[in-house]
Amino acid sequence: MSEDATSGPRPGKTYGTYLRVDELLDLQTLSSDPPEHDELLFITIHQVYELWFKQILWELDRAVVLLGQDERARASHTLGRVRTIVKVLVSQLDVLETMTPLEFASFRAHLESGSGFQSAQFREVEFALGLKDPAAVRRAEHEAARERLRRRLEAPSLWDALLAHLARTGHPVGSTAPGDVPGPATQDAVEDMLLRLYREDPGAALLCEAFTDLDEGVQEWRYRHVKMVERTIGAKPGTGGSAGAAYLRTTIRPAFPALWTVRSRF
Ligand code: HEM
Ligand SMILES: N[C@@H](CC(=O)c1ccccc1NC=O)C(=O)O
Repeated sequence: MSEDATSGPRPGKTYGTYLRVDELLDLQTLSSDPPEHDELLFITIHQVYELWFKQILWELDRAVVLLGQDERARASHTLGRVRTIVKVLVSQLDVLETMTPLEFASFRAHLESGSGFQSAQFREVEFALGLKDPAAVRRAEHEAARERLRRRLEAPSLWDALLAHLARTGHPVGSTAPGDVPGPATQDAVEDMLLRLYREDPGAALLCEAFTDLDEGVQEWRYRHVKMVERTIGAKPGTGGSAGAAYLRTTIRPAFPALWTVRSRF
């Protein structure tokens, strides 16, 4: 090395200025005062989640572009990366589960009506996949978030991009009967297309398996979140105004249902 590591700071870009570490470490402000020891873990975990949500949205948008260019292998690769991030998100729950119900109760009141329910980026991820509930736009906490959700409500989802790519590459979704009014593809017609595709086009089938991997990963997260909620607050209602675990159980459903239902027909 030409530079002596002990010669003091060098001008220009450094670890801290490149990654903006000082700003990052300024963002963990506890609501409890005097500070409750366990609140820092709760904030850290959630902030890390939001950073990964940002990365997931970045990658999902890329996957839509790649599918639009019929770059099937690269789209699969990108979805594999998202799937791996989701695995990290699931395993992060282990850290939060080291918090006992009493430790959580020590600062829960400070959360007031705040809830994961209000995570705009989580809803954006759902919209990007194709799980679009227009009511989520109205519920977002501020206008910038509503605007982002409105944009994604109207933009083609990852699922739309898959169907368009498959249609261009020999797998159109046919109408169920002659004279059918054109409209969104019915689940039956999509299943028929997938059934043929899995038998006839192994390359396209692998892409569909990458979609299935991702969908399974998101459902794994939802399931583990429910278990964490049950062990932490039992059957109490949530701070967001829902029934809590009972509500969350109803959200464990696939984003790409046809990829699951078709399996009964092989
Ligand atoms: C001790 C830890 C946690 C508890 C007790 C908890 C509890 C809850 C409850 C009860 C709900 C239902 C909505 C409501 O508040 O009424 C909810 C929703 C939600 N939580 Fe958590 N949560 C915890 C950790 C997390 C973490 C680490 C994340 C990661 C971002 C998260 C993200 C979400 C999301 C996205 C929803 C909305 C789910 C949906 O509507 O499909 N939660 N949580
Ligand atoms: N909904 C949780 C509170 C909670 O977990 C939370 C509160 C504020 C910000 C994020 C949260 N995480 C997930 O819902 C509860 O009812 O205790």
